[in-house]
Amino acid sequence: MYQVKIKKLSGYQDISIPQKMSEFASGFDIYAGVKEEVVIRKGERVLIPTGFALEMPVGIEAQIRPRSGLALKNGITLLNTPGTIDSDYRGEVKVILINLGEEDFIVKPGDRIAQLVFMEVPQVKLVEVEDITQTNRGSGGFGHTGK
Ligand SMILES: O=c1ccn([C@H]2C[C@H](O)[C@@H](COP(=O)(O)OP(=O)(O)OP(=O)(O)O)O2)c(=O)[nH]1
Ligand SMILES: [Mg+2]
Repeated sequence: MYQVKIKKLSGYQDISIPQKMSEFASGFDIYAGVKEEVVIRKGERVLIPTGFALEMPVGIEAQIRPRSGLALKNGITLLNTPGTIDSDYRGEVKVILINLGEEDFIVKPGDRIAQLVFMEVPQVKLVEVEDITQTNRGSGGFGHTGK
């Protein structure tokens, strides 16, 4: 069990910190920190504040992922899914929503718009070399094995 610190930012006392909706949910649902309704017109993208900042242990990142219900019912997803929250980021977590649906979508204060999933990230050192080993696949990719 990792401990992640979360700070509610000033001016957002009405907005809940992210919450798990079931005991073993992967994600903590993120509440929109908008002060009033925001309309996302079809095809538009909008940066939504959340009202919190995180302090994660080194080796942990947070991902922001879409909610499938909003995706299926409204065509609402994250433009940069999964959004990456770096372990050393101390700013407000924000969510880039995009409306891929047919109709305008309204975000109301406190709506659950996305979910926060914490992941272990191995600490890696890149070692630059002249040669890398051969494999059967080689440079085949991007569907080279067929459908
Ligand atoms: O959906 C997102 C994605 C990123 N961030 C914040 C946290 C993250 O640590 C920082 C940088 O994100 P990223 O590395 O994806 O963006 P960048 O374009 O590479 O920005 P930077 O040059 O600041 O790293 O922005 C968010 O709040 N929400
Ligand atoms: Mg970056």
